[in-house]
Amino acid sequence: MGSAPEVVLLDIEGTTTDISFVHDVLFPLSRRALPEYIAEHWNDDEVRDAREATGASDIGGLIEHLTAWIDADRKEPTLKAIQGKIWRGAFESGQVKSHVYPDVPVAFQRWKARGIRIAIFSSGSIEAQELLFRHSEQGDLTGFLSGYFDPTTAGPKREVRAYEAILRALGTRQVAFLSDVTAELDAARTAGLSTWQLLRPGVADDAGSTHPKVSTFAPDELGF
Ligand SMILES: CSCCC(=O)C(=O)COP(=O)(O)O
Ligand SMILES: [Mg+2]
Repeated sequence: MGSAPEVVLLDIEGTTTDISFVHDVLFPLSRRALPEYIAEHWNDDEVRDAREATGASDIGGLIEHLTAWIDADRKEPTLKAIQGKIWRGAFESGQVKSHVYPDVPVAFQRWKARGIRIAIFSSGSIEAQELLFRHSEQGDLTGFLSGYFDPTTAGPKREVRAYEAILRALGTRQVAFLSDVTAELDAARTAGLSTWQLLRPGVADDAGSTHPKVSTFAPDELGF
């Protein structure tokens, strides 16, 4: 049982949302749409940044490079920015609704009622994060969220400096971070955040992790 934090900071994939939704729905969607998107947006900022990051000089080379990154689940900010742009059309047209575990909106209401702020820290771009919570199977959840962070704005999720930057931006040190990934939780704990590790269904327990483990956001597990 933990005491109530001022802010709950949440990872997405494996924490609020089933990993399979990200890997089996969102990633294939971006993989399929990538060639047309790159060809049509060759001179846009996001594609220019990706050209620089990959060193690709032609359309085919860039598509090949970014496709390999998607297949390897590389959390490269330039790829994430392009994926966010691609997913916008799918979410806004109603083609896709995001998966969010049922205990998540229930916890959002409980935390909001207690004055606890809720923020997101994901490798997905801030644009993609906002889309995911606006177009969820459980309705528009963005009204519960007061901050979004990604590696472009904060730093890499496995580095302590990212959590230090987030603490500065939030203006408090009373922050609980919930994630499924031990390396992210280790970095957050070193920065001074309290940590909880999500063990969602079908995910193997990391025996080497020393973070308290929960299977849902229920108050009898988290204590807040
Ligand atoms: C709408 S965010 C899409 C998810 C994504 O692209 C991703 O890489 C998730 O990473 P996380 O840091 O949330 O595990
Ligand atoms: Mg995760």
